[in-house]
Amino acid sequence: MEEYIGKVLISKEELAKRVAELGAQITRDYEGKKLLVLGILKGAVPFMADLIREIKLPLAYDFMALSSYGMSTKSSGVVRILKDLERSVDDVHILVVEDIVDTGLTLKYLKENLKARNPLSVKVVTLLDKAARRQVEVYPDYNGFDIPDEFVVGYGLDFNEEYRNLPYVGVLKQEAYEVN
Ligand SMILES: O=P(O)(O)OC[C@H]1O[C@H](OP(=O)(O)OP(=O)(O)O)[C@H](O)[C@@H]1O
Ligand code: HPA
Ligand SMILES: [Mg+2]
Repeated sequence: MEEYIGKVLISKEELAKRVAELGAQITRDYEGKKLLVLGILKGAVPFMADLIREIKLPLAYDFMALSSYGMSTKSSGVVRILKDLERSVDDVHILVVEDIVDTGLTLKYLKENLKARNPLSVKVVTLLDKAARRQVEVYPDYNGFDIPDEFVVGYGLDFNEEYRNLPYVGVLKQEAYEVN
């Protein structure tokens, strides 16, 4: 698997350090608030698993699964809910956990959808922000790393469902696209 990684963009150690910092900041900001951490499947799973253990507060967590409509592209902006929340959210502060904000279309749809359910608040933490590709105005409230316009994999991020289990974030070599 790792023969296809061209370079490591963010090491395991850098990830752990930044996740701890984000957890500490979120702990300060949500003190005394009823918090629901909402992971977006599947990419956010490793980040969320590490992040929740750095949030030193009582919290609940749940997941949603979203899919862009159609086969090839997210850029339609049409997103379907494949798995929804298990309960109503009108008494909680929602913190959405994403692995990456790229075009922003997924997050824009999700924020509007969640706000319509009248939670106490909706904020977003993303591990990675690829702002150069943004198509709509949407900003994460907490961001782990700004990254350049390169396709990244690892720590939850996939190419054709693979590479999610790498412990770091890396960039694929050209050959990886040719064999898949
Ligand atoms: O800003 P955008 O251009 O909308 O892209 C970001 C979204 O794309 C990825 O999800 P994907 O649909 O690949 O699902 P996955 O998490 O299961 O890999 C990622 O996890 C974000 O949810
Ligand atoms: O760079 C990326 N890598 C993996 N999945 C993604 N989804 C949006 N951007 C990316
Ligand atoms: Mg994906």
